[in-house]
Amino acid sequence: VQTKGIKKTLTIGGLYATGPRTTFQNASGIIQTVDKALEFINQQSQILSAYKLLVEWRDTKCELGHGVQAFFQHVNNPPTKIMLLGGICSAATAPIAECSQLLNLIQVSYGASSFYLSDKKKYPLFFRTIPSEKSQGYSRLAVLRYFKWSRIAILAEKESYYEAASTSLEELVREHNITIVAKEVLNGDSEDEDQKSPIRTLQEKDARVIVGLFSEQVAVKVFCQAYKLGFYGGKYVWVLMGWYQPNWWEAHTAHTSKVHCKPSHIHKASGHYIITAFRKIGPLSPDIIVGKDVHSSWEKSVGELGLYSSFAYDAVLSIALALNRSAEILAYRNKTLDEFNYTNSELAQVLKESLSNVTFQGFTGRMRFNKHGEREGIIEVGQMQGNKIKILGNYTVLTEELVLMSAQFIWQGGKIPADQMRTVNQLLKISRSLFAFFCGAEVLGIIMAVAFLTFNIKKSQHRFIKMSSPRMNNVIVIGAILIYVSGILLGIDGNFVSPSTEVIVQCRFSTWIACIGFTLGFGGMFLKTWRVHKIFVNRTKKMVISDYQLFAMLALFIAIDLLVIVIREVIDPQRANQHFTGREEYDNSTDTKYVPYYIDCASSYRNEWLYVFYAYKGLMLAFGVFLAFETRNVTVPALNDSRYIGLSIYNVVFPCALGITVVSVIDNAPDVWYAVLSVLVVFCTSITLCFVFIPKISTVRADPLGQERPRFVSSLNHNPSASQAHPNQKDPFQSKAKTEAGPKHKTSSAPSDGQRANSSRL
Ligand SMILES: NCCCC(=O)O
Repeated sequence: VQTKGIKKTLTIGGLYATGPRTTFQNASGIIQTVDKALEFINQQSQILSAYKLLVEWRDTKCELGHGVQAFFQHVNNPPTKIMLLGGICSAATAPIAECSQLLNLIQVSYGASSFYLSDKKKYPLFFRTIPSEKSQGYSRLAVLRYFKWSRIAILAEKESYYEAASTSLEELVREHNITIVAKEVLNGDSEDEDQKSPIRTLQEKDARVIVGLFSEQVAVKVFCQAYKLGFYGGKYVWVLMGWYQPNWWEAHTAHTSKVHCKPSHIHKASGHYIITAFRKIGPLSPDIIVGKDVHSSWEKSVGELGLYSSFAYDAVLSIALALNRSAEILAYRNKTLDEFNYTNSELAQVLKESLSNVTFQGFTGRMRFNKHGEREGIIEVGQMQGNKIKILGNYTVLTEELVLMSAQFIWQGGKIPADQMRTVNQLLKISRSLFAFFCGAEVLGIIMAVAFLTFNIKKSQHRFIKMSSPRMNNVIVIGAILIYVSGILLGIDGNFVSPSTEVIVQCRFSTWIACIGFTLGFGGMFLKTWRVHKIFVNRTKKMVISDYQLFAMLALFIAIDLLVIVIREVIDPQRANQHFTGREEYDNSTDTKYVPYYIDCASSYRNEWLYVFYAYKGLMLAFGVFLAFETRNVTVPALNDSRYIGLSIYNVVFPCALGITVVSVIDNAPDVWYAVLSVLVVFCTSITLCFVFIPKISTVRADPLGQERPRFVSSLNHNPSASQAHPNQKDPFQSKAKTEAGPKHKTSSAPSDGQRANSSRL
């Protein structure tokens, strides 16, 4: 398409920006870069040989109004621009891209990275060599996941670029089960005090990992407040934008003096923050630029040309290659590039198609646009170390691969900050000394019970003991021992065993043993009283109940216990349940939150089963109360324990009712409930045993040979005629009951031999 060495000029509408919003890139660096790229292209005989590329520049000042003005200046002033190059800020680029497509102008930006420019319906002719903010979002997510931070806060500037970034990041992290504990919006124009509340909110929410989506001007205010509120140090880590200028904390002295912070305070508060940034320089030289050391000399010049110069260079190369390809296509149609005008949609489509297919090795890496005109580049991950950002890895958007040199990250305190205070679930245990105390008391109780048992067996032939149902007394002692044992098991908790064993020992064994112990203890006591009652209560129909019958009754009681226990364990077994108390304790020195819990015996119908046990045992106690009342006037000490039964029931029911109430109210303190239940076990069991045995021991001690005749005086309320019976009066033991072998004593005040024989069985 070359016409005898005379090259036609194709003019590109260039958009750069100056002013306070472009601290990340100086305009002159972009212009110099583009000049270099044009110089290279225009020297090439293979690329656009018939054309000379030229760029005319307009300043958008990174603002919507100036951007629109720059665009109008481009299109209203000749020559016709074949494409637009730029801009660098989304705020100015977006309105231009919205209008430029209506004039069939392809726009290739080298710096506008906003999320919303990805909308291809709104911006169909918009391309960019810089990856979009969306890629940044993916890389931030990858970093968060890499460091296992699942609890973050987002602080975004009140500006459409940052708000769009914040919204997309929020959606992204939520999809990956990362909790956003706070999402705050910062008004970039507001003064000092307005920036306080977001930091306070972060403090209140205990945010540790904060993604900061704001400009460096706002960063100065944010970190000043963070410094003042002490929201900095090893516990916190910020993930910030990657385009802040070097030493940005020193570059806004007007702001810093207003907020009364020194640059060093701001630098300190931002700490070892992490950045994600577009990779500016690829590993290789561009494949369309031949020559040695191109790559290294470019690396050197990027320092002065600015961070976005590589993207600008690659944008110019992309435009040139697209124009070159389009010229070839148009040649087949007998058309040329210089025929382009703002109404020529056919040519615009050719240009768009050509640009979409451009691919080459650029300064920023492999250059190609996806079907949306977007660059899926590589995102660098770095960390502020000293006064500089050190690049420590990268994220490839296409492969979703993050490579980090994690060992080279620096963390204040030497370890990766946790995303929240370390939470330790703390198993509440019974204090060992308390356990030792009550265990000791219960062992002493068992020793006492064994002593009573020994006494009862040894003295079983003593007249007084013989008359007091020694076998039933043995049963009472065994019941008491079981209650003591259940008390010991009650203290076997996390100090000694695992929760699963604890539930077996504490919830099952202890309950079962206590249940059987209660039945043996009180059952034994009540049954022997029942025998007295049967004898004394109805003199017309005298009944003598043998020990075997009593044991059969006892077996029935135990069978009921076992039945209830087995049914419960089959249909509603107890399991260990972690019961959290709702309290929290903090240890700031170790940055740990302790959440106390205890192991609870849980089952689906726990209360219902308790009611069943209470009802059954309550009936037994009521039976005992009834018998004690009925036999209250049987004044044969050896026969009748009614007074002691009454006292025992009193000493069991009232303390237990009180204790169980206390335990159910204070269920968050194992020491308290253990102490209360242990006191009940030790007190109730010991006092009941003593009531049963101490009178017997004192009687035997007073009359070691058992020669004293027991008095047979009874007065039963059911039979007034029988009340105050005289010893010589015919008494209930003169029954037709079968006589058992036993000591026979002759005494005028004692029952007859037959009576004595019966009494010996009682
Ligand atoms: N890429 C830095 C500038 C951000 C923007 O306005 O697109």
